Amino acid sequence: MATLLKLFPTCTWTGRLAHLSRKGWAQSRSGRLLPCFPASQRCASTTSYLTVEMDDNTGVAVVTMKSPPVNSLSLDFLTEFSISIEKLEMDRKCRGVILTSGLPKVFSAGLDIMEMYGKGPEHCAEFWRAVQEMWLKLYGSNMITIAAVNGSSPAGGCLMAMACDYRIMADNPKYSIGLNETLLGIVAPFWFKDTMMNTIGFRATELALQLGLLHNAPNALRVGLVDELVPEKEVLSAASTAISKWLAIPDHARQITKSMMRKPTIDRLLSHRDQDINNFVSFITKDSIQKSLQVYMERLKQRKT
Ligand SMILES: CCCCCCCC/C=C\C/C=C/C(=O)SCCNC(=O)CCNC(=O)[C@H](O)C(C)(C)COP(=O)(O)OP(=O)(O)OC[C@H]1O[C@@H](n2cnc3c(N)ncnc32)[C@H](O)[C@@H]1OP(=O)(O)O
Repeated sequence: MATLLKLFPTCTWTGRLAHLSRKGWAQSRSGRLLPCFPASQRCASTTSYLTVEMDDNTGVAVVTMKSPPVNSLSLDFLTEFSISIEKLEMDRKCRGVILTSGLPKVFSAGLDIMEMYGKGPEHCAEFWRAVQEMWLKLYGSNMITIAAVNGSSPAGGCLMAMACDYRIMADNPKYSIGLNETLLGIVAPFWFKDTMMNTIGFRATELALQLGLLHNAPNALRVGLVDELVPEKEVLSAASTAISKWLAIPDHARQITKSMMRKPTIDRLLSHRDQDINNFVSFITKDSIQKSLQVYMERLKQRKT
């Protein structure tokens, strides 16, 4: 077992690991002893904010976000998230990802407002590059990506869900999803807008963005922001059922089709990436915008009292 932990320091093997005996080892061609797992092994790795559970049998990884209290997307969270998606992308066994939240009531509260409030230009630039990277990794992924939206998902949380191929939301009218940036006195960047337009069309996006609409679950389904509503307890199992349909499609055909649909939107950001960072930094560091963020945060905290 000690050797196993040395070989896979970041990996916790579940399933029948406890029963691994000497008989569970095989010798590689170079003579190294390697663990020999039964076909249905699951491997779970946990970072500070995420748990990634890979099922070698299905080729599906469940990525669970767990950054209390609300899975806000901080610089550290985004960095970890992009690294995890990159690792799965490079894992030939991984064909699909289900993205979900391990916290009650919230999928993700969107960008961490404290990363944009009272911070200098250098920090803001680094943060924005990490936001771009998260979206580029997810929207441009070759894997099948399913968002199991088991709670509210405003702004950056909605972007994350929209970047996936398919969205299943908990049928709870208390949960909402949408790009509500204007309510904070800020503006959804062009690639947030493009992602939404690609999902629900021009007119619905125009209304949603200007009004900062947060759709409750039934409205989100009606407008096409999510693809299915299911009872809250069934979100993850519905995501597994949905992904099995996608897995039945040959990867190369699905991937080329996905790229054909998404590449122009991705290329638009890639060719304006630095300019987008500069725009963000000069916008977010304006006194008037900082004041809007401060007022919004105060209101958020006052809701409790
Ligand atoms: C000319 C063009 C230039 C272009 C420039 C582009 C600029 C674009 C800039 C940015 C784009 C921004 C994208 C974003 O994602 S901004 C974030 C928007 N998010 C929200 O509005 C969500 C706010 N949160 C909520 O609505 C709720 O918290 C909730 C529904 C998610 C959960 O509700 P509940 O369970 O009741 O929890 P609380 O409200 O009590 O929150 C707990 C705790 O967490 C704090 N918090 C909540 N959300 C955030 C957040 N996004 N960032 C940081 N902190 C957050 C909240 O304040 C509470 O804190 P506490 O009082 O200290 O406990």
